Amino acid sequence: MAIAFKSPTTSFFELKKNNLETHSFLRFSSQRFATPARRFTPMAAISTVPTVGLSETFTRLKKQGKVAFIPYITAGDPDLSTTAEALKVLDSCGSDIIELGVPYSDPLADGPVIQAAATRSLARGTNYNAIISMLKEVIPQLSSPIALFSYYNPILKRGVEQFMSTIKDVGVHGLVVPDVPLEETEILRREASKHGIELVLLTTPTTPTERMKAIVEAAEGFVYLVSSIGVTGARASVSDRVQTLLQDIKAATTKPVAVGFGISKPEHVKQVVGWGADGVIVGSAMVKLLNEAKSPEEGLKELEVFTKSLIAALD
Ligand SMILES: O=P(O)(O)OC[C@@H](O)[C@@H](O)c1c[nH]c2ccccc12
Repeated sequence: MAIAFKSPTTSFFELKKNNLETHSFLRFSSQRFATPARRFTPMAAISTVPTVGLSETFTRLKKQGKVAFIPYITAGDPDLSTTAEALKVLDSCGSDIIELGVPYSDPLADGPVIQAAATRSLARGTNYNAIISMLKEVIPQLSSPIALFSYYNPILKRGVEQFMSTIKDVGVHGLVVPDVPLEETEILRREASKHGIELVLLTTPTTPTERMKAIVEAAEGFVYLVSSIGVTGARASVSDRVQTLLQDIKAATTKPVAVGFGISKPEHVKQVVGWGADGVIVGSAMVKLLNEAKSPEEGLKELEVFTKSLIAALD
């Protein structure tokens, strides 16, 4: 039953589930306009601001000497209208890119928190079309770009071209697909680039150097550095190996590098920023908070406070 998100290969990592071994990796993107203070942009001011993609977001932040804050939530948990509100809250708090997960029945790279979120969401009847309709309405109200996160199967089911064209039409900027080995990303990359979608790729602590170089070469938007072996989920501390991994990646590319997996506290954020990351990704801690709140309204309030505390740790 144990799933070890072991190492990346391609824009990816190796996953082991029972005896099943899957290569995976992925990623996404987007951007938003800087306000002088960047954080805590009033929502009313946001809707008229054109959203830009992931790479451009990082370019802007770099010029400002800032690090990107990238929260992840699962679509449809607890329900899609709360997801819509959560996207607005994350945006107005000053997130720079938002990663939105499409729920899937066999999320191999996910730990218990995100797996359970996907199960709840699917049990409620969340489906791709409903997520797309929600995004069509909400994305114009956001200044941060959306990077959609999806396992490969839901993409294949729609057809890669159709999928890219639909997500582009509703304003998605980036895509993270964790279970496609680099060698098999050709079609995804071609269709993504045809539709102006940035395909984020992942590298892990066990990715061999030559493979890491191939991944960073192909990555768009940013390089996703998975901080530790295993699956998603909050951890007590962030491995200090991340510092060396960041140095190795930065020796191979000038593309921005965002670190995710296990980051759940302001101290973790400070540590990763101190090691030179260009972005910090926080998923399970956000998902857990929304799920454990007494009501969706309460969850949104807690999400705001938590997000602000993590963003404050970036400076
Ligand atoms: O949940 P964490 O440990 O904070 O990690 C980020 C993560 O949630 C998000 O990027 C993500 C969700 N599911 C994934 C699967 C693979 C890689 C990354 C992800």
